[in-house]
Amino acid sequence: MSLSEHATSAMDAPRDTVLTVQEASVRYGATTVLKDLSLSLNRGEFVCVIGPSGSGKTTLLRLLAGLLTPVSGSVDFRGQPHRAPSRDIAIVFQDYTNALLPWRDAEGNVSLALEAAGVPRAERRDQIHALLRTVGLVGSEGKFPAEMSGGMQQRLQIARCLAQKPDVLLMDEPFGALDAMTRQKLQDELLGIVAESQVTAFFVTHDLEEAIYLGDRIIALEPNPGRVSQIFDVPLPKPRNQLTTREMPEFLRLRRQLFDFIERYEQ
Ligand SMILES: Nc1ncnc2c1ncn2[C@@H]1O[C@H](COP(=O)(O)OP(=O)(O)OP(=O)(O)O)[C@@H](O)[C@H]1O
Repeated sequence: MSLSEHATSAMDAPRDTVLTVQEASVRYGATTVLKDLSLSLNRGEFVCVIGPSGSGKTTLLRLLAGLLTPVSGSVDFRGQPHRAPSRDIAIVFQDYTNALLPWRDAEGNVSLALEAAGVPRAERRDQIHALLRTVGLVGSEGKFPAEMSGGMQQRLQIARCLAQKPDVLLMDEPFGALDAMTRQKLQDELLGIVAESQVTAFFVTHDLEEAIYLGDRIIALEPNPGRVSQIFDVPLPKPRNQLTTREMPEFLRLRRQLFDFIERYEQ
């Protein structure tokens, strides 16, 4: 699908569209960081965002989170103007250390989100255990963040976000600080979670292969000012496999296209 067709579909707002950005511009002081950006995210879709440093990836995520207001254009969430953070949109940060409460164990960290949602105490325990099972943390319920590896802490942060039962999961380089093996394991777990929960995933990454492996679509931002340069559809079959998917001709073709795109900005 071409960029113009995507822009059109954002304007038409099909029924399963969860978040729609229309011609939005964002400024920090006198600097325009995002300009006339249009984008739509559909229910259950996995959208990755790539682009050179400073192209506005995090700013776009903050706009979708309702943490920023555009100076022009609009953002709609489930068909309504989106002007403030919502419990139905959860954010997973790269820096899991600061995202977790160090004085609460794994159970306690997940419980926090359930407490905030008003889930009665009697129901919390079962939900906490189900969430910890989903992210592969059975047996670590009583561990404190400082007693967990980076991968485990990031799993816990994801569990806490899932406890909100969000419609949208915004992720800002969530696996950037993890080693390669842990990263691949978490990529597969995340794909499983998104497929099962039908949450809409929006995933910022510097890792072009990660974007292809995870995404249904990849949005490439270009800088000065930040705007959508290209949208790549990823027609790779699911479930994906760390070995076979990465060897597919389509994967390699997209990899080449994304590297060619990013190389333009790396002189
Ligand atoms: N709070 C802020 N005040 C002023 N300028 C900002 C602020 N946050 C970001 N910027 C600027 O906005 C532009 C886009 O920043 P942003 O962090 O969204 O880019 P990015 O693509 O996520 O970058 P990176 O890949 O390096 O994380 C950059 O030029 C940055 O310097």
